[in-house]
Order: sequence, then C-alpha cells, then structure tokens
Amino acid sequence: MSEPESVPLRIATRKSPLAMWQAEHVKARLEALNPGLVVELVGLSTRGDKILDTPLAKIGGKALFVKELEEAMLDGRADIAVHSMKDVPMHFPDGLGLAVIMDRGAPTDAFVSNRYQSLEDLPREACVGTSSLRRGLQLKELRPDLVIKSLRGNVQTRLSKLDDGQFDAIVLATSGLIRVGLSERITSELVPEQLLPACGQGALGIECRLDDTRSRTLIEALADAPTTAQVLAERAMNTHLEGGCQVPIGGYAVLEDEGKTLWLRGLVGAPDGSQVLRATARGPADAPEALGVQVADMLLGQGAGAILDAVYGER
Ligand SMILES: NCc1[nH]cc(CCC(=O)O)c1CC(=O)O
Repeated sequence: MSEPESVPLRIATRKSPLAMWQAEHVKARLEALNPGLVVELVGLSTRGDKILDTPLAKIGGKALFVKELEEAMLDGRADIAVHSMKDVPMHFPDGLGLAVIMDRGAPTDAFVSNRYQSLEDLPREACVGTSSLRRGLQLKELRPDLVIKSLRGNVQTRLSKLDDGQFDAIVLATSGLIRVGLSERITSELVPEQLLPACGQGALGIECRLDDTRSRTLIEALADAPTTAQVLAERAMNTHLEGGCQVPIGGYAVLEDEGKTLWLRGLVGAPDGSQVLRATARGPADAPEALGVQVADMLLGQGAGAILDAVYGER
C-alpha cells in the first residue's frame, strides 16, 4: 500500500439533498469495501445552485453544476466527485475524467400529481411542470392539449410548487424521488414507451483526476459492467448528435440475450412535440459506442439535424 489508509478520500459534492444522497451512497459503499478507509464529504455551492430563476440554457447549462466540483479536484481540495450520469457533460477539463459508471437505479420518469392518477387522467389543457425539453416534447406528443410550464429548482422545491397549486402535475426522475426518500410522491411511473428517459438517467458516475491512481483503484471496485455498456451507448448517441446542454433528446439502452446484446432506443423531437423522430437498433454489448453512433446516424438521416439546429439557434 503506497499510502496509508488513514489518509481520507474526499468527495466534492453539491449540497442539494439528491447530491448529498449520491455522495453518502458512494462513501458508504467505499467504506464497506475498504475497512479502515475514511471518506469525507466536501460540500460546495455551484453557480447552478445559486441562480434559480433563469432557464438553464440561458446561463450556461449543466456545466454550471460541475465547474466548482472540478476546480476542487484540480486544486487538490477534493479527490472525486459523484454525478448523475444524465448531467455529466461529454467533455472534461484536462486532467479529469469519468473513471467509473456505477449500477443503475430506476431509469424512468415519474408522473406526480395530487389530484390526477396518470397522464391519461389529466383534464384538457391541464398545466404540467417541467423544464426539460425532452419531457415537454414527449408530453405534447402524447397530449397536444397540455400546457407545459417551466419548473426549476431541486426536487423538494419542485414538489412544493406542485403543492402550491402552480401545476396540475409535474414530471420528475423516478430515481431522484426514491433516493431522497420521497417515493410516496410518485403517482405513477411513465414507462420508456411513453416517455423515453434521458441518456444516462438513473446511473451514477464518478469523476477524478486521471493521474490519481489511489482514488482510481478505490472507485474501480464500484464499476458496474452492464450499466457501463448501456450508458456508453446512450452517451455515444448523444455525443454524435452533438447534444448541447439542454437537449430534446431521449436515449435508453437495455441488455438482452443474457447480456450479450444491447438494444438502444433513441428519440429527437421539436420542443412543441410537432415532430418526433425515433430510431432503434441492436448490437453487441461489447461495442456500445458503435451502436450509439448507428442510432444517432439513423436519427440524423431522418432530419434530426434540422430540429437540433433550430433548438440551439434559439440560445
Ligand atoms: N436534472 C436534475 C437531476 N439530475 C439527476 C436527477 C435524478 C435522476 C438521475 O439520477 O438520473 C435529477 C432530478 C430530475 O431530473 O428530476
């Protein structure tokens, strides 16, 4: 052992309840696997947490949530950071990288309402809260009459806006609600056939300095091979589509055939749901990125480029 185990491993984390759950989860798993190891949390506030009243795309997107964490790793105040894979940018600053993808929780989105049991139950022109282009466009495709209104903030903030009566229903990630102990708020689960999840949704990843062999060795024990194959396929599709920070893109891969085959479904749509493109393909589980590129090319062949250009042109 090159370093004594008494040197703590430090996890940089945002302070939102979901981020804290994720960091605590990794801490508990690492300490269980490594008796004597001390894991500490380093709580940080990111710009994304401070600016709550502006659509994310206007203030610089999801990178705002990770920049402070990455600076802490680069200047040695922390060793690793735990991310929801759906929020992890495609590119990393020099010296940092995503070393591990962990096992996946629920990949789906959840329908949450205090008055209605399901999407089908909503009255005409009901108001549904979400700031996700991906959720909004699929909701509009299923129910063109619905009024989609912007909803930001952490999971608890979004629920309190529903409880205030600002919306008839809201849509949140199932895994986020379960992780912060609010699974009883899930009214019904939206299956991928209704609402295709975001690339990487429900999976956690760990970022660290690439030259930090001690941290890499410790976290590699948490890697999950099936989830890694799924998420690499989903993210390769997103990257090949040049998905920006806020994307009208869904992607979800599952393993079939005893884990030998990956089945990837992809979707790109106009934010108002007026045009929705879908593509699907199967490929060997040991070549996830090729499958992602293949499904992206199928979508581009149907005209996804024009839809995405129109969205990014609005910024
Ligand atoms: N965009 C915020 C975010 N990032 C990750 C999750 C939880 C789900 C996950 O781990 O993928 C959520 C909450 C939500 O979208 O409702």
